[in-house]
Amino acid sequence: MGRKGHTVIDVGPDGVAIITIVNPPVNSLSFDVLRSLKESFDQALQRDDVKAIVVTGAKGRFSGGFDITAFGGLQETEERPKPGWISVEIITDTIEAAKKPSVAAIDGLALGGGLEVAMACTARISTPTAQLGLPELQLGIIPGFGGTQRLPRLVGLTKGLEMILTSKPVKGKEAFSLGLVDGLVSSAELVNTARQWALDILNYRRPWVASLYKTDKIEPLGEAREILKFVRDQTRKRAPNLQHPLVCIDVIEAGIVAGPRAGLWKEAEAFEGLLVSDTCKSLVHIFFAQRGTSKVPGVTDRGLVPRHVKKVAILGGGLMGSGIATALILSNYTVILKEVNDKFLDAGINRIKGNLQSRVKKGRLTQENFEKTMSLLKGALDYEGFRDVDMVIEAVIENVSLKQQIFADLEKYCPPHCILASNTSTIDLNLIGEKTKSKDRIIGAHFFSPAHVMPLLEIVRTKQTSPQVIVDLLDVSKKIKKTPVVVGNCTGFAVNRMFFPYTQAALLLVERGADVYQIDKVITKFGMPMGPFRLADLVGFGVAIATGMQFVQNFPERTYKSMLIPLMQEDKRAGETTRKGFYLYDGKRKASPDPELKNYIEKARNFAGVSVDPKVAKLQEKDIIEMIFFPVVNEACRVLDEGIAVKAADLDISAVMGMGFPPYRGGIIFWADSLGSKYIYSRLEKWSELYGEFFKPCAYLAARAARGIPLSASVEQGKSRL
Ligand SMILES: C[C@H](O)CC(=O)SCCNC(=O)CCNC(=O)[C@H](O)C(C)(C)COP(=O)(O)OP(=O)(O)OC[C@H]1O[C@@H](n2cnc3c(N)ncnc32)[C@H](O)[C@@H]1OP(=O)(O)O
Repeated sequence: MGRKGHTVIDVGPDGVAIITIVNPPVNSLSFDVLRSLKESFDQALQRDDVKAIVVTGAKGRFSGGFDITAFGGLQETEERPKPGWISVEIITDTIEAAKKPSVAAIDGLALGGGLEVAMACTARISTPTAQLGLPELQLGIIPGFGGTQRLPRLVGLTKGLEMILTSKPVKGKEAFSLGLVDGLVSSAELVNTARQWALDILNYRRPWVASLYKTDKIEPLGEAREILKFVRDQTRKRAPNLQHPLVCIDVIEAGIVAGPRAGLWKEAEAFEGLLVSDTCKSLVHIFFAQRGTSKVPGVTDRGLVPRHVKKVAILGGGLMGSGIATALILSNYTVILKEVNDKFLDAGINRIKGNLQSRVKKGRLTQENFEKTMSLLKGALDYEGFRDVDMVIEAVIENVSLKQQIFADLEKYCPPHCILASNTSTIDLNLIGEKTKSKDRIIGAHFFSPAHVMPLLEIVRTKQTSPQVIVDLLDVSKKIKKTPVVVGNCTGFAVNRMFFPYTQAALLLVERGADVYQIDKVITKFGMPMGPFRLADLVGFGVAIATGMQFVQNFPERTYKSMLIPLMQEDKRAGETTRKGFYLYDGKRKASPDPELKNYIEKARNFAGVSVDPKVAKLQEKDIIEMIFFPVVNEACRVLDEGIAVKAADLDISAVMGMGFPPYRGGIIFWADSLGSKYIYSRLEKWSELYGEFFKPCAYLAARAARGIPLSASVEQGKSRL
């Protein structure tokens, strides 16, 4: 294998050596780069013509941190470098201990290991917009090049903990006010300023500081312990399933109690352990899976260039339409919102205003930008303004004939290049476009509610959708900061279809004696934001029944037909909006169990002709989790088998971003593979004997179990071994 990146050393006539990290696209620190960094430093330290050093990154990016692609190698390899080789030997004993001053010149980003290298330098200069942070916890590890020790010493314990535990970077400007960087300059002046700064240190005109031994920002021991205790308690509450944030706090504490050098060694040891943890493997999988969703074979590998979408029209100013409009104007698209009358139009525009105002309140949007953003929005009651739009997103109620009419109208009024998208969550796109001749530009843009907040965009293509239109929508998705997944056309597409059995399995268990509230509790403990019943309340029973019907019609053999929700709906309990569903809700949306629920369950049981099964009534947590999620896995397998999703990792991202499946479990298929296809198959097979077709493992799952192949192996891999 070729070398992965290197550093370049260039010594100027002023005696300053500029060491540049070169490893596109983000100048990550591979082992090759780190080795080369050490060599360059050693060289600079030995050469008599070098008096001082500047470290920087090529092409306006300091460094995106340790090379995440190297994690896998480290997890498996026999010949790992010995602990502390990088953090003690290179970063501390070579860079920080150097007898010549070094200045980090930071542009673009200094993240993770990148910032850790910079913190070991004698000083840091940055541009005002550079991003500086330690996001390692997001990957299931802790900062491993001394960041747990140096950051708190530079910015204080409270701020250091906050930055590390939230993984959130700060901009150069804030970094300067925190003391993380020593000077701010523009990109153009960066290296020259850093050069001069290094010479000034050499000439005692500026302080020579080793961050590791700074003490002025660290709180006294007693106070520090209190802060650590508070943060530890908070972390335990916020992320009860995660170990590594607590390990991180321990490592920071060790440095404060026993000194920074001891802290460094403890960090190195903890880092090694966490690197092989399931959490780290899962989160690294999610990192790459997320970046992989926009690579679609046969579409994004054709060299197509996305067309420039400037003006977008949205039909329907309801919850979805207004959320989508909000997302678009926030990213500078000009938007026309069309409604059927003034009343609905005003309501839609007010909703959008409200969405933006809540950003202003949270300090995420200035008043000035609020006005500017709102000015991108125009209301309309007819199609006049549609003559120059580049894309339309239809977001009206789920009614086939209405949508058909709308698409026929759109074809008349919109220019021929215009993308015709529908935000339907269930209706077949072929049906929607049936009355048009524009089938190649019809596409699904399925947003999740609230559309301006949820990070996923399901892009649904039919057999006729042109690759150009898909590429265009992928580009829009990137601009509005959504993670796209491109899926095929079917009932429920990927996300809703996969997760339909989630509620169904729960209903089946409850009819056989399991407790509604225990199920929700167990599923929340597993890591979902809410259990299936709390979710049904949130979505509302009207929607739940309507989508349920779609599944009953399309997949009758495996739909569990429970009357529980319809029975409650009949009694005017329709979920959270009616303050009564599976839970009772007070004015503040707080949910509490309802003792009356058992009456409905009893009735539903009679309808279904089932009785309480003592085994189901006493299920262990593990059984509840498996009986609810294995049917989801089973459906995900069908989605893969039918080619609805391109690859398993896309379903992992769909589950995490569309349904809140815990990312630290790596997504639905990744999690399933950690348990094994054989095991899942045997469990489903057994339950299908006991409780019926609903649990019947599909052919894809069966074939993989028989061969012991992971579910994530591509369809071709699965077939070629049959
Ligand atoms: C010991 C140390 O403490 C441990 C560490 O340092 S762990 C690493 C810490 N660093 C991080 O977590 C940063 C991760 N990266 C990011 O957040 C973002 O990629 C970024 C902000 C740097 C850039 O974002 P953006 O410009 O949107 O580009 P993005 O598409 O994400 O990345 C560009 C490419 O660089 C790759 N990349 C980004 N950071 C990388 C890294 N640290 N290692 C290896 N590859 C990386 C991405 O996988 C992507 O590859 P692709 O083009 O093949 O899909």
